[in-house]
Amino acid sequence: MSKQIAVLGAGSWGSVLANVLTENGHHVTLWTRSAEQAAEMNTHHTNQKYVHDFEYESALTATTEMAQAIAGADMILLAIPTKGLRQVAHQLGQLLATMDIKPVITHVTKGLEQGTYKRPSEMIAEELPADHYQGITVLSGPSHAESVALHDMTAVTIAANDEQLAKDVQGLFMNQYFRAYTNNDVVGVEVAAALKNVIAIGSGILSGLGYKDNARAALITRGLAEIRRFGVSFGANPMTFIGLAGVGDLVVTATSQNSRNYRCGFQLGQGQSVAEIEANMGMVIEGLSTVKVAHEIAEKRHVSMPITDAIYKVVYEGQAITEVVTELMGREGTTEVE
Ligand SMILES: NC(=O)C1=CN([C@@H]2O[C@H](COP(=O)(O)OP(=O)(O)OC[C@H]3O[C@@H](n4cnc5c(N)ncnc54)[C@H](OP(=O)(O)O)[C@@H]3O)[C@@H](O)[C@H]2O)C=CC1
Ligand SMILES: O=C(CO)COP(=O)(O)O
Repeated sequence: MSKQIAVLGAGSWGSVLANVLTENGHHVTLWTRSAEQAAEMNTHHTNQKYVHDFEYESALTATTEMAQAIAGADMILLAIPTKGLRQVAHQLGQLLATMDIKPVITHVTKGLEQGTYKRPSEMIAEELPADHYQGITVLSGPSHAESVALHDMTAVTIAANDEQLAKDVQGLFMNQYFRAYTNNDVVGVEVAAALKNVIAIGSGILSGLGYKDNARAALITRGLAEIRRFGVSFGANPMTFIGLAGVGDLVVTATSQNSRNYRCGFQLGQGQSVAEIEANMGMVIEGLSTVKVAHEIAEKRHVSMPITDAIYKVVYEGQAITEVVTELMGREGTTEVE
């Protein structure tokens, strides 16, 4: 059945997911803070700043008025990077409190909040009035926007504490090229989503330095081990980390030129500075801030995360990459399976 959906955030992922939902026959309104971007979408059905040379469904409309976007919404999809999420959720919360709707909230944010160490669903829950939405679901997994736009076969996870809510959202997204599974481990899915970006930066660094397949496979495997350790320390289900939100997303992000985090790492490995890379990317590189949060949390909770710590030293302490790699490989021998 056709639903009314608002997508908040018209970057690469928000705009492409809005297109998937429109293709699936839903009435979708995309909210952006940029009047030019809204006009471009409504007139030319393009979003050149974020997704080049792609024509969106003509039925997809955009607006800069959030109240207009969410009017009558059955689902509101938040597609905002971690840094802006609380602000947008706050704005949404104020509107929801005055409107006669009770939508499902879904988010796709892959990060952890600086300072508070909160996961995206926790930030959203803090900003929305409790009785004005049905619940929060998380869409995650190996899914580059550029590939989804081209209808590459894609499988994602929809996580929620409430199984029926996850099933409802699953039904909105499923089609011939986009397959969604449900998962009740919100903590595991959000932790995996945030931390894979850090390991993807590490994978890019190794490629930028000229390391090959063995190095990448070792980094991905040991990176997954520390992501799992981190997640399990928060009560996550270890099985989540061998699923789509875990190993699936880690593989796609740590091996693809489509990944902003991998590309950032590659350029670091080639000698560029973080400031230069961020200035040229024009899109969010979530792993750069997540590495700081993850490093701080791991230190407080005594979770061993040698790869994350190494990337932290490169990004925040300016330590020479080659020195960091030598330190990582020179650690005392240990067992693989804990
Ligand atoms: N791109 C992808 O393939 C995937 C991305 N994700 C995750 O989805 C989230 C969004 O990423 P993505 O779409 O790629 O990011 P982009 O950098 O492509 O776009 C970010 C969007 O968020 C908007 N935005 C940022 N801050 C604010 C704010 N304070 N208020 C209003 N709008 C804001 C930007 O608006 P403006 O243009 O005005 O700055 C822009 O529309 C990230 O957490 C990312 O990790 C998850 C899976 C796949
Ligand atoms: O999360 C993603 C793919 O699943 C996107 O990764 P990047 O942000 O590194 O491009």
